[in-house]
Amino acid sequence: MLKHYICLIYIIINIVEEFSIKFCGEIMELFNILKEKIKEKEVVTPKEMAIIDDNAEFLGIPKILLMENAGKVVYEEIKDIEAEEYVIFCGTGNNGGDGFVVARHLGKGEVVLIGKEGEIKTYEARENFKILKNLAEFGNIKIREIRIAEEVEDIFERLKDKKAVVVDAMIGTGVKGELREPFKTIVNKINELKKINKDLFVVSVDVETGNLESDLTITFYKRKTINKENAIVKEIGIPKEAEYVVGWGDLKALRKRDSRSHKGQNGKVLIIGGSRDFFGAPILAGLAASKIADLVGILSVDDVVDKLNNPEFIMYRVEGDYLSSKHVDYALDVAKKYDVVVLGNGFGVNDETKAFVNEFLLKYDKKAVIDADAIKVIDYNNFKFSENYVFTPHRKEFEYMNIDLNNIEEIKSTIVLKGKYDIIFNANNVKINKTGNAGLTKGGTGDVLAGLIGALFAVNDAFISACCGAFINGYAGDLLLKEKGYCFTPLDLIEKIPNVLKIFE
Ligand SMILES: NC(=O)C1=CN([C@@H]2O[C@H](COP(=O)(O)OP(=O)(O)OC[C@H]3O[C@@H](n4cnc5c(N)ncnc54)[C@H](O)[C@@H]3O)[C@@H](O)[C@H]2O)[C@@H](O)CC1
Ligand SMILES: [K+]
Repeated sequence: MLKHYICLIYIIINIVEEFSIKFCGEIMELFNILKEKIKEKEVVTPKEMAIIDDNAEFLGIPKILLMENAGKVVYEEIKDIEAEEYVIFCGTGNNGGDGFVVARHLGKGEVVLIGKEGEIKTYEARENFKILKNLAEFGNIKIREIRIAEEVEDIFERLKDKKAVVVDAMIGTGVKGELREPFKTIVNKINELKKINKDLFVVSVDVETGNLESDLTITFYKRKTINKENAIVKEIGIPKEAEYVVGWGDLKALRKRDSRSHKGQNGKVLIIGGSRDFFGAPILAGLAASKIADLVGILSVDDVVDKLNNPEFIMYRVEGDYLSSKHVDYALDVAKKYDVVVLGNGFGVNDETKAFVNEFLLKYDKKAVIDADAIKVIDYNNFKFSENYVFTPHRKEFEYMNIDLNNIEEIKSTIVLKGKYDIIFNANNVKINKTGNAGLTKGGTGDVLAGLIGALFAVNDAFISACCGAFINGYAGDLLLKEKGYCFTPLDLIEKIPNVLKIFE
């Protein structure tokens, strides 16, 4: 008997898998349509490039390989330049790492590390510095570690009247704020040198450091917003998928929790949800949000408020069985105290909730995550898809939204279409998230996702919050699948959120 029972379960799981593979086929079709409709970015910000770099690694491409390729393509560009001297200025980040690789391929010249070896930030840069030190003992590569610009006065003297190549591997996409010393003085010195020595050729790696007047910049994969006109783009082995797949690079780009912050600075989330029929949904969303946000409020009807005596939440009660028009003003007033509202979990679908959602959104002008029943009751005719909204539909809700993919530029809101793969898109971006498994189709996991995205959205922008929410939710589900098989609950999922954040912090 048991045997038959087990094989029956096996057959059912196969059917689900079969269906989901078929459905996933349609997901990939939709994904490809979106990739066509949403113009690919020609130019990326340094922050976007850092996410692409990290997600290339998430897809299995080691950074040290990319660094090797980067150094090689820069070397290829300068190897035929006639020069008596080569000076490679290197920072302590991966831009400097590229410089070490350039020096190795050149096989000659002076490497000036601006900082101490112990301050080199990453494994891949450290490894390349070690190789240089091994070579420096025997070959004609010289290495110098400096703290202040005066230590390279002799080099600037020498370069006054020499045919020379200067490589700027000081700072790349990791630049933050105004250029600090000693980089500032070094950049000014090189710019002055260029004025008196016409035989000085300055090459910047990836990005010009500060206002360095490089003769040539070789930038990797895509032009950066901060590149100068004369930058040329070179491939270094980063696949396009690194720009389309959600990975740990997105998580690394989230606003970091500020340890010195006081209550509320790390996000305040108001869950507006629940009804006489469903009281669990807003609680799941609230519990998920409270794993990340400082302050979580729940605005709901009597039944939910009476059932909930959880000290973690600030409760706001409205009379009645469902949210309705008469509650809109009060909800708008409470929402003023929060960064983001999560709307719809457990609302129920009826005229009352329909009236509440449409009237509330008409007057509410801040951030909102719109989930579940709220998605189902919005009147989408001439609906303004504000950039302040993140929608989290599953397939049927997505169909109900009836998004016109031919007018994708109108869709300023971010949409998370949940499925075997989640597709996250808006007018300017599209990404696909592969974390997660069939265990996540249970009721309640959508409420967890909505609360999670709400907490991230409180202090980050919509698209990265949606991508990271989908990734974290799915990854938590994957950890649970390993531990418990498919039988994990939404509460298990919520408890796993901190573990996922810890893995990728
Ligand atoms: N991440 C990757 O996968 C790859 C990165 N590559 C290179 O790595 C670079 C990015 O490396 P990182 O993210 O490590 O950062 P960077 O090496 O661009 O810069 C970070 C370093 O510069 C310092 N710095 C930042 N802003 C400064 C300022 N305003 N004044 C003074 N110092 C400042 C930082 O303290 C840090 O030491 C890219 O531009 C590219 O050249 C390449 O190796 C290709 C692969
Ligand atoms: K540079």
